[in-house]
Amino acid sequence: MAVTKVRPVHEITLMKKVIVGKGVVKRIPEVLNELGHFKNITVVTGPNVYSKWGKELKDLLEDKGFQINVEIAKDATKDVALEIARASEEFKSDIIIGFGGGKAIDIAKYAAKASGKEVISVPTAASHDGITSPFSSLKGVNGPTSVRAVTPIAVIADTSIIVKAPKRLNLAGVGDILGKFSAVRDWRLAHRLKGEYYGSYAASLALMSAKHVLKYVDVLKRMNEEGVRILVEALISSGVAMCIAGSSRPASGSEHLFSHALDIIANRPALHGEQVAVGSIMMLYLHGTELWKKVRRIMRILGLPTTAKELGVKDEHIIEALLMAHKIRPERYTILGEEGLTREAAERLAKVTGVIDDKGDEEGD
Ligand SMILES: NC(=O)C1=CN([C@@H]2O[C@H](COP(=O)(O)OP(=O)(O)OC[C@H]3O[C@@H](n4cnc5c(N)ncnc54)[C@H](OP(=O)(O)O)[C@@H]3O)[C@@H](O)[C@H]2O)C=CC1
Ligand SMILES: O=C(CO)COP(=O)(O)O
Ligand SMILES: [Zn+2]
Repeated sequence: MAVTKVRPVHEITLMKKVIVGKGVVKRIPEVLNELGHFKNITVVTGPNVYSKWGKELKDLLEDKGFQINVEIAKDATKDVALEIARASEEFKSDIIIGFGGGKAIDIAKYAAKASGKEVISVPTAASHDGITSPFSSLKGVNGPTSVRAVTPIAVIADTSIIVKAPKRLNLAGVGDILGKFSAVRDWRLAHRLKGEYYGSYAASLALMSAKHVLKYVDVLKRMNEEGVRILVEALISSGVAMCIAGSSRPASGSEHLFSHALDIIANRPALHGEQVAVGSIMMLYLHGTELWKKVRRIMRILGLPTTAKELGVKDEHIIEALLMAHKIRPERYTILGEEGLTREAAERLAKVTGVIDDKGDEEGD
């Protein structure tokens, strides 16, 4: 019988401050002054976000006497993050702010780690749970690797900015959260079969965020301020689960491996959270729970894609991604096993769950 691995040292770093609400971006100067002596600030953002909100943030900070260096990152790679870390050191930055979607925040967190600085997370969309996690998903040759970065010292989620983000982006955040149903099952399986360390508190916390969004489908469908607030809280809580677990295990299992594989295979992949949720439908089916039907039904109600066509990818890309998924992070044992699926099994899985053209809807609800 496998011996369960324990974590010899259990070091958990959490945020010092979380502010969620309307117009709270205006409180960044106050938070900066409260948490340290920060004068020079590097803001890491993306091109779209910068054109929409960048000037406003820059003006706000400069008006309060901060020196601002803006770095616009287009790609979430280690090289880009290290380049930004260097630019931030040249600017003599005291702190980094990640302002944007998941990629900008991931780069900011890794650049902060590389330059030995703190980071503040200011999400402009509720599209991912990297808002609070201490990890960055950075692209490598075999898909993204989850690398340890730093836990943001503060999270400032301005719901009046997030509510104006494209609805599709915020719905993708619900998709990322739905992925926890399969991620936690994978983690438990790895514990049982491989003796991998399993943190039941972190697992429960991640699961709770997923159950929470199921309770609020109506308000999430509208994705108004209230919906955004509920979603942001669930994302924060799932990020905290990663802080407690010391890895992205509670938040990322076979459904994420499928999504990472699809990012490599599809010419124009869909959003992270959309792909994760479609992956979760299929992985929950493999786990042998009827929950896959409920997750799919909720996704349809919300307007999340549930098929290859709706994701905008080819049926064949889904099959290829299912075949590649187990190779993305071989050390992370999941329901896909060490050998992965056969082509026949992958086709059957995608058809039965209705992800590709199917007769499989017979099994659905
Ligand atoms: N580290 C972790 O623990 C986690 C990391 N992730 C990672 O996060 C990424 C997914 O995040 P996601 O946000 O979906 O992807 P992106 O960061 O790529 O953002 C998607 C698009 O939305 C745009 N955008 C963001 N906010 C707004 C806004 N308010 N209005 C208009 N457009 C906006 C971005 O603009 P722009 O071009 O300006 O950036 C970008 O074009 C993946 O790389 C994933 O691996 C996901 C979960 C957890
Ligand atoms: O996306 C994530 C959690 O939602 C992070 O997962 P990865 O560890 O797969 O990059
Ligand atoms: Zn994710």
